[in-house]
Amino acid sequence: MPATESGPTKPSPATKPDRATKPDRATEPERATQPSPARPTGSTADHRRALEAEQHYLDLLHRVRERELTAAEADLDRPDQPDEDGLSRQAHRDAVSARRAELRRAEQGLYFGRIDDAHGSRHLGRVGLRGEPDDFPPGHDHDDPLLIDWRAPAARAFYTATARNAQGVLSRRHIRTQGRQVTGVDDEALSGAAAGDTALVGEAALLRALEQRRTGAMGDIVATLQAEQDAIVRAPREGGLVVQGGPGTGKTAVALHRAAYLLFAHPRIAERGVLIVGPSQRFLDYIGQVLPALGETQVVGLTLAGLLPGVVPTLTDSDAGAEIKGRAVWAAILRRAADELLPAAVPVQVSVAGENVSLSAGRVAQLLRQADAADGPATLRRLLVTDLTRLAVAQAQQQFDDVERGFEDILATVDRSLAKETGEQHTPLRAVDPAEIRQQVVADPALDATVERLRPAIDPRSALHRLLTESAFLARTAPELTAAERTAVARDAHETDWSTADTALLDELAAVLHWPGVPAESALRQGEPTLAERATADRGWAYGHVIVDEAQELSDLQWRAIARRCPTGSMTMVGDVNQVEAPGGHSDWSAALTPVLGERWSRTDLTVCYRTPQQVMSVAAEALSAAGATVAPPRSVRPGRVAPWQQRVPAANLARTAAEVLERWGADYAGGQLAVIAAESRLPALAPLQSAQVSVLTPQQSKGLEFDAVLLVDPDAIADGRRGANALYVAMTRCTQELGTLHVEPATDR
Ligand SMILES: Nc1ncnc2c1ncn2[C@@H]1O[C@H](COP(=O)(O)OP(=O)(O)OP(=O)(O)O)[C@@H](O)[C@H]1O
Repeated sequence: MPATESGPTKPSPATKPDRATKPDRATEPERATQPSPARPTGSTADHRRALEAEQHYLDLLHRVRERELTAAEADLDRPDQPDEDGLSRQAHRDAVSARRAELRRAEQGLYFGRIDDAHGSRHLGRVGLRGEPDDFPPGHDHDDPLLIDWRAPAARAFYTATARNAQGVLSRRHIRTQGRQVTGVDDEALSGAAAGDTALVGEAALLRALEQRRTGAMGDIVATLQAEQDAIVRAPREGGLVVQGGPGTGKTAVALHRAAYLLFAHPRIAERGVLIVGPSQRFLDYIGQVLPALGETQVVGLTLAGLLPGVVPTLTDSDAGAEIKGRAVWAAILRRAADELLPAAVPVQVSVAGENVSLSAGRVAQLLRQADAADGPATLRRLLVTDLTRLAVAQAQQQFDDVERGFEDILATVDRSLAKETGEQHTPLRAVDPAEIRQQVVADPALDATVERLRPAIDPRSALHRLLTESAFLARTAPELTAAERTAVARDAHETDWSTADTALLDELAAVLHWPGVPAESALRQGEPTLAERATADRGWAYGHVIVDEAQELSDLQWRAIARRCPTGSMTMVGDVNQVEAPGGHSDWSAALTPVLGERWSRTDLTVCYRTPQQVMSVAAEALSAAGATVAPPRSVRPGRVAPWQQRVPAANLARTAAEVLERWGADYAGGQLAVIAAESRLPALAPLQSAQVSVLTPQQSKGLEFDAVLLVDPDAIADGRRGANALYVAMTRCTQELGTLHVEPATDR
């Protein structure tokens, strides 16, 4: 059902139920107000009245926002009172200061949506706002929020109601604003409207958003989130959720909004933060503004290359080398290597009250096995303390019993004579005190020295260097690899740098060796570190939730590294098996995830492409099906204005022709973003075309990004590469408006 612009009604600010600013409000009292649905009528006068009404409402919201902001600032400026509890004052200050930041940020795009049902109106925005009694017109319920946070349960119908399933919603309005100015409204009648064949929510607003020029930075989509996307955003946090979706189906956008929702709805996730793993730093920069704009800061963005603090890879592996290094079998290989490098068990002895207490080498070997399976030295220390204390207590008890038995009579005589001399009752010999003995064991310096001797801190970098440079060591520990495979991963003895695939090996080895890690540079900064800084600096940080984008690209070993960062398994993984390119990547979700998550994951699919126009998508889909894709490409929602075009040019003219196309596009897409995508071998000739408006990229580098227009140069060279068809599909689906292709003209014989 197409939406129409405008709407005649006055917004009705009062909303009865408490669908306010927090999730998990189970009850929703009836709203008392009469409905004033935003009916689409289409006349200019109606449109003007609708704009005026929404402007009044926006003005009211800004007044309330500013009042709360002033109050928050006054609260923060207030000096602490002498009788105040310091800790609770600090907690209060933190909460007020977070709310102040949220209110400041909401200056832009404060209010964007409204739904009307039989009870009245609900207004949606980036933050929740409650009013004072004077803010409401007479007769309206003062307990209701003036503005509902988009993440609250009460906001849900805005994203999910359709003509087919109206959920009691009569109409939906999208409100467009610039700063504090309402610039337009898009209305949709849901009740009584014929259910068309589109399942789109707020179609006019959506299409308008999609037509915007690309800025080079991703924006949020809170105003136009679609029903199938909303279901993913609000899905339960438990276990893994893999979202399979073709190019432009909003996987990245949805994953980011899910992070914002989870941080809002689950304080325990917020306490540990959310990790977002993306394919490149450029991609992380591209998405970098979305979550701060949604008010979330407890988020860490990393590439696979940056997962291990202190390691910055600069080397590039051959495809064969990267594929071998990504195999799961390295978990066993590295375990064996660590066993060779770590000291063997020896007897352990400490002294308690002058008495020696010792554990046999066999017993120490058992404790080492337990400790290695847990967290290494810390667990080893705990286990040794428990064992040694138990032994020391038993020994002391034995001695005490012997003494008591042998000297009972003598002691009784001594006690009697002492009591006579001093008039005091003598304290009899004390029984064995296990707590005191434990204290002595814990305090014995020999204990720390023993732990350090048995489990020294071995730097995984030196361990891996040794393994990959000593062929006999590798042959001993890696019988699963052929001689040729071992040669493919061998390393030059003088090499000091690492590759991205090495990072996963180092991370596995760091886990096996329980290496504490090198803090990342950010952690060395002055001042109180933020949650993100603490998490980035700590190799063993357990995140509350992990999001993986372009998840099809991860190797088995990289999945293990990700799973270690999320012991609860609460993860969202978005990707497209049709776009797999990386050596060691997966074209089957089950093969990728079952080894690390077992049965604890489920899959959902996104089926609508919001980025790529229909004409471009059908050309891309043809290329993909020729390559034998396993998953159908998505259906595009936009007709597109320019048919994809192709041109043949001699190889020597490629760069010049590309420059001419870009010059034309510079005018056609003024203020937008353009890309030239070509195989690595073509990049040197095309690199001079790079500018503030033009990116020159390989298909791999273009992953996750989008541009107004894309010029594909020499697609045959892309198709010739490893997983060439997938790379071509990625490249062809990066544009929102136009796709041009320059083929190389075959050389003619003279
Ligand atoms: N509901 C929506 N409202 C407005 N824009 C949307 C919506 N869903 C997706 N988009 C836009 O569509 C474009 C593609 O989204 P996104 O990059 O998240 O897709 P993707 O599935 O991750 O694509 P790819 O697999 O190619 O990386 C983005 O510009 C995004 O903002």
